[in-house]
Amino acid sequence: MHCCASKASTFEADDTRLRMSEKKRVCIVGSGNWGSAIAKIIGNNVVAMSDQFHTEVRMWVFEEMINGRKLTEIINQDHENVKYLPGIKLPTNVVAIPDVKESAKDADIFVFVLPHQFMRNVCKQLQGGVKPTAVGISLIKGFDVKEGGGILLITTVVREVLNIPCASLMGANIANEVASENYCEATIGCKDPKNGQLLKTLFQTKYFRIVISEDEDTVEVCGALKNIVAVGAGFADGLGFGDNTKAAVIRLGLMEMVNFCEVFYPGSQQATFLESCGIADLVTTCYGGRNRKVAEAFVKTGKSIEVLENEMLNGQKLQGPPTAYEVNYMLKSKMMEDRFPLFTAIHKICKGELKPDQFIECLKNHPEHM
Ligand SMILES: NC(=O)C1=CN([C@@H]2O[C@H](COP(=O)(O)OP(=O)(O)OC[C@H]3O[C@@H](n4cnc5c(N)ncnc54)[C@H](O)[C@@H]3O)[C@@H](O)[C@H]2O)C=CC1
Ligand SMILES: O=C(CO)COP(=O)(O)O
Repeated sequence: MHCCASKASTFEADDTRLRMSEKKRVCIVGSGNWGSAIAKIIGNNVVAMSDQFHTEVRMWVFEEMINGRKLTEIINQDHENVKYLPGIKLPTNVVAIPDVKESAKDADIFVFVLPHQFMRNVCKQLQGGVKPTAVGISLIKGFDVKEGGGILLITTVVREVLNIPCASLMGANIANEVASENYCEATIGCKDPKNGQLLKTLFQTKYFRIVISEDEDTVEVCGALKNIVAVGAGFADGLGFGDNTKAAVIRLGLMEMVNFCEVFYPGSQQATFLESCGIADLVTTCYGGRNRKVAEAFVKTGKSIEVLENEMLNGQKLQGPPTAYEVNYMLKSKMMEDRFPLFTAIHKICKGELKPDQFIECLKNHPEHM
C-alpha cells in the first residue's frame, strides 16, 4: 500500500508539474481605454479556465500620477483604471506593473494593446526579454512607419523585433461598451489554427464573440484603415450633411480599404470585409468612436486635431489622423493618391492643407463612379 501510495503521489506531482508547465501566463502590454476593458475580459477568463492559464495577469501600465497617487497603485489597490476606464472594476487578479520587462517575465501570451505610435519603442524595451515559445496578439489599430517611408503591420514589428508569432484581434469594439458587457463580436486574424484556438479561448465570453480568420493581413489592415474613414465620417457630421452623405463616405471608405488591401496585401479576401473587423467596425467607429467625435469638433470649432485630442480625450489617443498621415506618405511615394481620394482628402484636411468644406468636392470624381 505504501509503495502504491508513493507511486500515486509521484504521478500526481508529475501530472501537476505537467499541467503547471502547460498553463499559459498572460501579459497585457497596455492599459488604456481598450487595454483596461480587455484586462477585465482576460482577468475573468483565466480564473474560469485556471487549468489552462495562470490566474495572475500582469498588465504593463505606463506609469503616471493621478491626484498624487501612482496609477499602478490605484489599479492594484482599488482595481479600477480611474483615468482610462473609470467606473469599471477590474478583476483583482489583474496586476498593474510599471516596468514592461518585469511584466513580460515568463509570459507565454503577449496582448499588445496601446496606441500604435508607442508600439515600436515598447517592443524595443521588450527585446531579449520574451520567451522564444511565446505568442503575441495585437489589438492595436494602426501601422508602424518604415525608415524611408512605407508602412509596416504592427504584427510584423512584433515578429521582427521579438521573434515570436503574432496574431491580431480587430472588431466593432468600442471599449466602454465592451466593458459594460454589451454583446459584440471580434475577429482574430491568425493563420496557425492551434494559436488561433488558444487565443479565441483566452478572449471569448458569452457577450464577446470571436470569429477566427486566416486572412491575417486583411484583418489587421481593416482595423487601421477604418479609423481614417471614421475621421471622414466626423467631417461629414461636422459639415451637417446628414445620413446619406455619411453613408456614401462610409461606403467609399470601405471601397478604398478593399482596394488598398488588393494593391498592398495580395491574397486579401473580400469575405474578410464582412467580418466584424471590416464593415461592423467601420459602422461602430463612424457612429460611436473617438475619431468621429473629434473630427466633428474639428470642423465645428476650427481648433487643431492636437488641441481637440487633449481637450476632449483626457489622455486617450486618436489613431485616425496619424494613420492617415502614414498611409498618405506611402501613397504619395507611390504616386497613388488619386486612387484613394478619400484617404488623401482626410489626411490633407487634418493637416490644414485643405479646408473641411472642400471634403465632398474631393469625392465628386471618385474612381468608384468612373
Ligand atoms: N478605445 C477603444 O474603444 C478601442 C481602441 N482600440 C485600439 O487599441 C489601441 C489602444 O487604445 P486604448 O487602449 O484605447 O488607448 P488610449 O487611447 O486610452 O490611450 C491611452 C494609453 O496610452 C498610454 N500612453 C500614453 N503615452 C504613452 C507613451 N509615451 N508610451 C506608452 N504608452 C503611452 C497611456 O498610458 C494609456 O494607457 C489603439 O490602437 C486603439 O485604436 C481598439 C478597439 C477599441
Ligand atoms: O476601434 C474602435 C471601435 O472598434 C474605437 O474607435 P475610436 O478609436 O475611434 O474610438
